[in-house]
Amino acid sequence: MMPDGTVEHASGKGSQDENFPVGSLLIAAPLRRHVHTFYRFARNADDVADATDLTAEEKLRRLDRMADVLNGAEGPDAPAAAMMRVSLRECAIDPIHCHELLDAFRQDATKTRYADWGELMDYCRLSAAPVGRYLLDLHGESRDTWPASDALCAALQVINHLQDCAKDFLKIDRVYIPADWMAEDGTGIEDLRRPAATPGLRRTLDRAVAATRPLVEQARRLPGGVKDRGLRAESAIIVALAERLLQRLDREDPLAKRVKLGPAAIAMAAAGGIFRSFLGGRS
Ligand SMILES: CC(C)=CCC/C(C)=C/CC/C(C)=C/COP(=O)(O)OP(=O)(O)O
Repeated sequence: MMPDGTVEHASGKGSQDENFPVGSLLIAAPLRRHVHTFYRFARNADDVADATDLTAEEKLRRLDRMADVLNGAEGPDAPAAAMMRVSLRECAIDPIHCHELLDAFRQDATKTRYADWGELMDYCRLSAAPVGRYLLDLHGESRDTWPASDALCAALQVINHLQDCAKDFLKIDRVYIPADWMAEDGTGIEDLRRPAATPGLRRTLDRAVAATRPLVEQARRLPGGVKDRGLRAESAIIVALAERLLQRLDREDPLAKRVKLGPAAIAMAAAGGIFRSFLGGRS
């Protein structure tokens, strides 16, 4: 347990450390606190899964406890899950998205290697797609938007894995890069310790970038299907950010330096996203 008696874990990482602005001003004011509640729930569960001072068994116990509280158990030791339950009930949203996230974090607690792209996509279905689906449900959007949203979220998750590939291996011994690609490209996880990508690892990174492009392509359909103006603009901005980050990962080496967007690139992506969302929007 944490010193304050809770099973949840807080790394101190805040929404400002995220690539993507899930709680932004574009979200309608009455919904913003629910997005923050969701963010805090997900962040706490993620921090349990990534903790370096807990055994896998203890992580699973805590995540199970968060699930129980989400299902209605008394939850003084899991306040983020307790708040999430109240928020979901208030908004009449299916708790499945939160349970799927907990499944992803349970997987993180026990699975440290990914055999192929299919395994990675299955992981993204649990770790990333529920974020988009939750936001869409919160705004009362049609479930027809889910395929494009799932593709966007999977792309964002893979981008995040590529940005953090060295850190994830060195800090938490987790490698999301498909092992079959690394073997075929004549590289291996030990190459993630190097200060720069070897030619073999670069080939694998190139494959991952290439496999992510069609996901971003599919995600371009999302804004046009979203009725809420703010969420439509937000999703268009996020698609634009994903496109730019993918371009960066194509050219830059995530082992040599953190591949991220500067303020100018973010502003350009935001402007382009908003512009496109108004061109393609319906309301
Ligand atoms: C409908 C709609 C707008 C959908 C988009 C929803 C969205 C922002 C999904 C994010 C998915 C995800 C796990 C990304 C990693 O983020 P990160 O790089 O910030 O992760 P980290 O901080 O945990 O490393």
